[in-house]
Amino acid sequence: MNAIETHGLKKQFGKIVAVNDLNLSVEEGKIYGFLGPNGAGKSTTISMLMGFTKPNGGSAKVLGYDIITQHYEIRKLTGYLPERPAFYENMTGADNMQYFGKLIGAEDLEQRIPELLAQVGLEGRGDDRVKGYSHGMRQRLGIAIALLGNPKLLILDEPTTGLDPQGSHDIREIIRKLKKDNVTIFLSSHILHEVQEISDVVGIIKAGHMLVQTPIENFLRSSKGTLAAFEISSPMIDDRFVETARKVKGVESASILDGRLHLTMDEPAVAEDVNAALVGAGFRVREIKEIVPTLEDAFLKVIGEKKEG
Ligand SMILES: Nc1ncnc2c1ncn2[C@@H]1O[C@H](COP(=O)(O)OP(=O)(O)OP(=O)(O)O)[C@@H](O)[C@H]1O
Repeated sequence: MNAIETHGLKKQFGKIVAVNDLNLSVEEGKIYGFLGPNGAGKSTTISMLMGFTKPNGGSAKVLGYDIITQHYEIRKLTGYLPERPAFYENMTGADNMQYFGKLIGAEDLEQRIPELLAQVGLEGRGDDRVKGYSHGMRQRLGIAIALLGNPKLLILDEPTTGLDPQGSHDIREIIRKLKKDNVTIFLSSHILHEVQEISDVVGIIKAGHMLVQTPIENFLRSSKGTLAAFEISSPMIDDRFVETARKVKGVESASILDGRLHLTMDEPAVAEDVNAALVGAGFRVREIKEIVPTLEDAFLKVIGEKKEG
C-alpha cells in the first residue's frame, strides 16, 4: 500500500488554480522530498491531505483512508508539522504537548513528553513558556508534537527553514531514525542539499502540476543526460592518456577539464575498464571520482525546461 496516493487532485481559490490534476504516490517507509518553486501548490496539497482544505476535484488516500470522509483516522496516524506551527504562547512547551497529545488521543503522555523533548533537543526547556522560545525551539517543539502519536506517516512542511546548522542536523537525524522504524516521511523543503542527503524519492511540482516523480538517483543521473560521469586525476595526463581512455568500450566522451580527465560513459562500471586500460598502458592513476550532480542543478534544469517549453 502507498502511504499517500492522489489521483487528479485539484484545488482552486477563485481564479487561481493552486493544485491541478495532481497524481502523487508515496511508497510506505520512504523519505519523499516534495519540491517546487514558491506558490507551486505544496502547502495546499498538504492541507488537502490532512483534511484541512477540501479539494475541488480528484481523490486521495492517506494511509489507506479517504481524505474527505476519513480525516479523523488520517490525523490520528499522521504527524504533521505546518510551515508555521502555532502554539499556546502562555503555556509551557510540555503543556502544549499535553494539550495537542490529548486532542489526537495519544497514549502514555507522561512518559512520551519528556522523551520527545529530549529527542528534539529541548531537554530542560519543557517547563518554559512558549512565548520565550526562539524560532528554532518552536520548530523543535512542533516536531515533538508531530511525533506524539507515534505516527506511521510524518508530513513536514519546511521543517528546517531558519534553523541553525546544529538544529538542521538534529532534525535530519530524527528523520533518519524514524525511517529505520519504517515511518514514511513526506518532506516539503526548499533546502535542496538537505533533501538530496536524506530523500529516497523526489516529486517536483510547478503551477500545481507534477513535473517529475522518481527515485532521486534516477533524477540526478537523467539530469546529466548521460548515465555516469567521472573525473580521473593523474600526474601523467597527456593526449595519449586521453586517447587510451576514449577507446574503452562504453566511454561516450573524454576531455581534459581543470587538469583532470573528464569522462562520460554508458554505465558506472565502465570506469573500472578505463582504470584497467590506463594502468595497462603504463599510466599511474591517482584518483577516480564519480561526479554526482547536485539536486539543485537538476531541479533548476527541470523547472527551467518547463518554463521554456
Ligand atoms: N487560502 C488561499 N486563498 C487564495 N489563494 C491561495 C490560498 N492558499 C494558497 N493560495 C494560492 O495557491 C497557490 C499555491 O500556494 P501554496 O501555498 O500551496 O504554494 P507552496 O508551493 O506551498 O509555496 P511556498 O513554497 O511559497 O510555501 C499560490 O498561488 C497561492 O497564492
